Amino acid sequence: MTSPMFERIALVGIGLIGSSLARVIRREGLARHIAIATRSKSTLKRAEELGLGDSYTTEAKEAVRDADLVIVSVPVGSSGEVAAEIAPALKKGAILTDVGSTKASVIAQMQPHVPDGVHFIPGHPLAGTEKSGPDAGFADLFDNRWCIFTPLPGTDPEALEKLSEFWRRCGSNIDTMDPQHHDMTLAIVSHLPHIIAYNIVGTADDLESVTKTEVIKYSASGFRDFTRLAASDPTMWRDVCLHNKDAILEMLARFSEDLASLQRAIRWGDGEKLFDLFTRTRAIRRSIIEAGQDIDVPDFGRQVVEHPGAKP
Ligand SMILES: NC(=O)C1=CN([C@@H]2O[C@H](COP(=O)(O)OP(=O)(O)OC[C@H]3O[C@@H](n4cnc5c(N)ncnc54)[C@H](O)[C@@H]3O)[C@@H](O)[C@H]2O)C=CC1
Ligand SMILES: O=C(O)C(=O)Cc1ccc(O)cc1
Repeated sequence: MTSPMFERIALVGIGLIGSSLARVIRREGLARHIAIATRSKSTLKRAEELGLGDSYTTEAKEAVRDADLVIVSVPVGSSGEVAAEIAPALKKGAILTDVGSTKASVIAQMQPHVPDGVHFIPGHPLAGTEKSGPDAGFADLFDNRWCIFTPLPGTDPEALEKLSEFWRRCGSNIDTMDPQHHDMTLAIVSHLPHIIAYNIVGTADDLESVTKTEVIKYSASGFRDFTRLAASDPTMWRDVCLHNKDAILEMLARFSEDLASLQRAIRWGDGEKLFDLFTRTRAIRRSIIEAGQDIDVPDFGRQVVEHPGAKP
């Protein structure tokens, strides 16, 4: 067996993402020791029952002591308090990273606490589901998905390469970009779809009770797709909305304008406009399929669609 990439990896937060990491780290032999920390005793107990790590603690600073790689996988609004808690215990030369869905805010919260000699490299695996908690994770989650880094100026290239290699061995493809670009891009491809889903399901929920029963009974697959996204973790998505506020508001403004224009086309019977838009959007779907990126996460179980040759 090849020697592990890291002697000790500390996972702070052991929900969907942390537990998926624990599973793939174990499967690929990427660490000699997996130290798990989470705030809630019941979550920690469950992680232990599942055998996700080698040591378990509710004290994040205990887990990160002597760790060569520390991965923070908590809701983005908790990044700052976690960084403050672990900072004094971080080893010189350690790599500190995160998996948060927003980047500028996470950097602003964490960076002030990072001691000299620790390599802080913010990251975001574009892989997930609507589920949360340690039972929801699975080792294949990151397979053929992007992991984006938003390195800070002056980042040690060796540390960046080591972290990139770690994520490649977890199955991911790597990209780097600046945090503002990340937040704007993710606002449209990830954050808005979730907000729209929460909104449409909320609208259905506000309907009169007879209609609401029918919404559930006759829910067509389009509506059901929205309910999957709208079942995503409320804490996580509250934090995403609050911590990527500017980019989300910018995208929502554009979205609302376009929706108003669509509404107008329907009102005035402008079939040509509707047909042109629907033709344009259909082409986007085709491009996604051609790029091998249509990894569907249908409700009621996962079905990963394989695309031969999809890796770049
Ligand atoms: N769920 C998804 O599909 C994806 C989530 N992300 C990001 O990953 C991060 C984690 O998300 P999930 O694993 O889905 O959430 P989750 O809700 O499944 O797990 C969160 C974990 O953090 C722990 N936690 C919360 N506050 C803490 C604190 N102050 N100290 C220590 N532990 C704390 C919880 O006990 C739990 O173990 C979030 O920042 C999210 O934006 C990134 C990609 C995909
Ligand atoms: O469940 C889905 O469809 C997702 O889009 C999962 C997801 C949620 C948040 C992220 O930052 C990245 C991926």
